[in-house]
Amino acid sequence: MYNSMAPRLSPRRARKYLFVCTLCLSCTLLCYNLILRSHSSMHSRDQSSMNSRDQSSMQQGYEQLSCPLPHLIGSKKLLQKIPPCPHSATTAPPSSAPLTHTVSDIQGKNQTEPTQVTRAPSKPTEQPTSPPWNCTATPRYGQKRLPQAIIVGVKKGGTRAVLEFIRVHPQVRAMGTEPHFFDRNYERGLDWYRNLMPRSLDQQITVEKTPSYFVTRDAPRRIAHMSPRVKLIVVVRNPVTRAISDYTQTLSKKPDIPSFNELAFRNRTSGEVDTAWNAIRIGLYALHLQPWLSHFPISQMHFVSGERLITDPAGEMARVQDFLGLKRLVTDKHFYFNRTKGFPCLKKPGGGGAPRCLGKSKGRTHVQINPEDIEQLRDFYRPHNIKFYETVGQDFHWE
Ligand SMILES: Nc1ncnc2c1ncn2[C@@H]1O[C@H](COP(=O)(O)OS(=O)(=O)O)[C@@H](OP(=O)(O)O)[C@H]1O
Repeated sequence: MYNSMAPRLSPRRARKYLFVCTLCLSCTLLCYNLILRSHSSMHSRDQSSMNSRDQSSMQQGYEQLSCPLPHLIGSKKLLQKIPPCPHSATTAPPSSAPLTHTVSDIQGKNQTEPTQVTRAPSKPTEQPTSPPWNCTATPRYGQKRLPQAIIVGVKKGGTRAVLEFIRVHPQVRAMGTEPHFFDRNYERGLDWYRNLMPRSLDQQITVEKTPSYFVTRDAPRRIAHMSPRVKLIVVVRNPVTRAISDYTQTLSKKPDIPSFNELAFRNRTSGEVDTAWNAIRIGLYALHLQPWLSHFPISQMHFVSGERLITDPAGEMARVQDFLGLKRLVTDKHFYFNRTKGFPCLKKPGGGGAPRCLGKSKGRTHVQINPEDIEQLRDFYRPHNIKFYETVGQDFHWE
């Protein structure tokens, strides 16, 4: 009786109702899923910032970190390659604009000025050899700023060590790669450059290093145009050792290049030095310094001794911190001498863990050079070095 009174659905209509019901149910489930996911990711973000706060309070000298402390980052060696800090914004955005590239090293021989060639767009070069201890500091806060300090040179002087040591300071945010903005990428514009920088808080300073700036003719003017008050750091090293280091690096990439003395001397008998070879030319510090002094007062430049950086890293870094107007928080407590490496390395804050030394390309065994050639090069550089000491008011004792 009841069945006969009930409205009858045609099979087609029933299928239609079934389809609509299933669709509604799916939509409801999807919405729930989305809500739950966003809730859990917010929760995990809160969790990580809480961890960092707890750790920061435990670590003397790191009170200002709002992120996990270095020893929490992982057990990988500090100065070996690890994926870059995700918040450091060190990757270049894609661009179709052609770039100029400075031909250096062996290709620079017989050229008085570095040659400019057009090439495909490039990313900033050289991955940091270390994960910065404060690389996760202020990951989502602060803003990207143009650097207030730049390590402008010199190639093979010890620039990587200075950058890695100074970025231990909680008030320093550093770009790990070399942006090469003022030499190769200038036409990309300041916004491109700023965008590469890590975020920083108001009380932090942003630092980058590109050693080729020191020998780039246009770099001083361009940097002064960006900011006439920017602080400049130059890491200098005995130009003879620097040249051998430079040659050793080139040889490791191109084993077929001529010998060091074939490249260094125009005439072996007369001992005439080939200043067109970049490895030699970069060491003429007094010469390269002149254009900088047309744009910056010498007080705005700080010269780090590459030699003392190895024998007394804490002393050299104390002077760097003073120059940058920072409290001396990077001290001898941060360094230890690694006998296997033969260089000072960074201790992990809090102690323990794996050694944190610069990568294999820093502190390489140099190729053997004939002592007579070395003597001739010393004689060649002597007057240039003296001029450099007089200009900067510092004796680096490169004898
Ligand atoms: N702590 C520590 N560990 C390892 N290496 C150190 C350190 N401090 C200074 N140095 C010296 O840095 C030299 C490399 O200089 P740069 O970093 O300026 O090189 S580069 O221009 O960025 O390629 C590198 O040169 P080579 O010894 O010729 O490899 C080192 O002598």
